Amino acid sequence: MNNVLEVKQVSKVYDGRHGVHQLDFTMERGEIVGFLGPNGAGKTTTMRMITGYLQPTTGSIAVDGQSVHDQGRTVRSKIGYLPETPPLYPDMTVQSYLKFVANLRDVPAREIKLRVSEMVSRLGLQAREKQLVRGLSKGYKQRLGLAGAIIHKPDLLVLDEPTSGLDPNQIIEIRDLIRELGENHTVLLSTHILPEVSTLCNRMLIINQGQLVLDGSPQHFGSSMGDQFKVFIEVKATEQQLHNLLAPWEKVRSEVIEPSDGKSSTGQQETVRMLLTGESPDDFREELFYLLSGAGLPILEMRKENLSLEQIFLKLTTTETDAESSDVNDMNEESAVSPAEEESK
Ligand SMILES: Nc1ncnc2c1ncn2[C@@H]1O[C@H](COP(=O)(O)OP(=O)(O)OP(=O)(O)O)[C@@H](O)[C@H]1O
Repeated sequence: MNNVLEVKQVSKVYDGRHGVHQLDFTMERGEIVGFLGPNGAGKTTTMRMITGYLQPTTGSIAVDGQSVHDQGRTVRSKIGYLPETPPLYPDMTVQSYLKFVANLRDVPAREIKLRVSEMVSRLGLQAREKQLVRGLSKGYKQRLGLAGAIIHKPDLLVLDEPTSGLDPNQIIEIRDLIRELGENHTVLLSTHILPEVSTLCNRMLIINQGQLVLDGSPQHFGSSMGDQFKVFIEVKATEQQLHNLLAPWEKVRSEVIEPSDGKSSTGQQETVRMLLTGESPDDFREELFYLLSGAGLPILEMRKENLSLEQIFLKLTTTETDAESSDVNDMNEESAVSPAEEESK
């Protein structure tokens, strides 16, 4: 069995209301899983139950096959937890804080010194070892929180919104660190930021109103969740030729997205760029290929249009009435950062 985490039919009831309802998922060794959901969806509740800080009302959770409830102490030694606000002590130095956490997490006394210096260099804290925690920037506090979360070499790392409140540069640094940590740990990471999931995670779980509404890879869902199949094409043809060919095709609607102006970007002949939308999710690319090639119209480009993560998220977590609410905008407020991040890669 290669499951690091097993969450079985877990519910948490607060004051007669479900904070989390019949949650069921497993995580395999080596996965980096993004845990997404709007405010109040149940992310923190789930993470607190996994880490043993909160007791499920019903259901069971096991880490490496051991019950969080029955073997709490053993299981906690297998988990590294970074809560949204790491519990740092402002009057300790970086070094003394790490020693303190190492003791707390039962790192053998003879290994503590080495483990602390390992964490200091791994998390880039060298220049700040003797500094008081209160004087650290938010980004360095987060590094220190991460160092404390992995100092006992846990199998499973649970990170609650690790980049929340950081500035764009700090976000990039912390993400790089998480990516590195993901090479040796299994990571469950909650976030409000959708691009974070596509850059860091190979799987995402979306939770809404306490229930799991999606489990799979971000890429896979982008391509399979649409109600309609959409294809972008660029064809060497005139608009009139394409209209004559495509207008009778009842199951596909076509729309020119860059009207031909009689000139060509590539050569002598005109090219037309179109978006074709099928009335169902069925793939019509092969039919389209034969239709165009049969008419002697060369396809310069053909590409399936995927749903963006934002569209998936909206689809799964909003109802008709609140579809225009701004939650998803909050989730993208960091998108201005993405180009910088791209550049920095
Ligand atoms: N201690 C508590 N007592 C009562 N209700 C609670 C408590 N903690 C959480 N809840 C409720 O349980 C639900 C899930 O909350 P939770 O904090 O787990 O959501 P979340 O997804 O982490 O949200 P956020 O993104 O805002 O942190 C919410 O409706 C919340 O109001």
